[in-house]
Amino acid sequence: MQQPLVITIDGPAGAGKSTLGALLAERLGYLYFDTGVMYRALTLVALQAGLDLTQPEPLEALAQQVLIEVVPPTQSDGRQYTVLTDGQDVTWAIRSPEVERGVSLVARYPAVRRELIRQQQQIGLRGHVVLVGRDAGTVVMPDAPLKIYLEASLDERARRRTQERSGDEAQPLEDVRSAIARRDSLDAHVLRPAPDAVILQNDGLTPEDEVAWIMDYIARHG
Ligand SMILES: Nc1ncnc2c1ncn2[C@@H]1O[C@H](COP(=O)(O)OP(=O)(O)OP(=O)(O)O)[C@@H](O)[C@H]1O
Ligand SMILES: Nc1ccn([C@@H]2O[C@H](COP(=O)(O)O)[C@@H](O)[C@H]2O)c(=O)n1
Repeated sequence: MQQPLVITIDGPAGAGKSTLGALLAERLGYLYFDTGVMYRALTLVALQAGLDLTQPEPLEALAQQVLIEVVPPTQSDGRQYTVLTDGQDVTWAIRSPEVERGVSLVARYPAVRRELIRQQQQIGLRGHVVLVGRDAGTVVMPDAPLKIYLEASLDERARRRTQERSGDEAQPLEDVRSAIARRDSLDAHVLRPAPDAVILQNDGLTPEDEVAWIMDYIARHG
């Protein structure tokens, strides 16, 4: 396989998509774009505006109005990128528990998805991009030459997330596990591998193992 111009990485919450996506993009010199950021940013703006997340129409209108930008990091505080909504830095705010609870509800509305997918496709069509999400390979970029579907067991995903969150953010493993399971269930409507996706189960693998595996896959399918 020639170096694919678009690589998609999909899979459930906490499977390691962002970690792998960023590492792979860096290795290839590609743009890394996490589509989940857009759903999170829209959810945050909706919560800030006091919208009821069970009512689709105002959210659909908001999706058309709000300017969501993802730009290279503007601060050295561990961020992979900076996220702006109408010019305001919301990079860390979109990771809050409130957003985490609401985002999968917002992402279920078809008109919201249509608008955000349209914007994601504009980024994907530029090429030289690793696009990460739930439907990047099935809907956003169905013609991508390399599609990866990342899987990890629920226990492993909960363990990783619990390890990641320490100090003020620490949560019991069982709570983290339930929150991930809830998101899996709400996301089930989009969560499936593309028919031509490569399925990578990563329990017991490191992100570096995965990158090596993918680079080898690209070389072997030349
Ligand atoms: N083999 C692995 N591949 C990727 N991530 C791993 C791996 N092993 C451990 N991790 C860790 O798992 C955690 C979750 O990874 P990450 O945030 O990339 O998941 P995600 O799929 O993007 O999640 P979400 O959909 O919730 O944004 C991170 O702390 C990451 O360092
Ligand atoms: N292509 C996508 C990406 C994300 N979502 C929804 O957003 C939530 C947050 O995504 P993260 O990857 O940042 O965890 C996710 O749980 C989905 O509800 C989506 O629908 N499609």
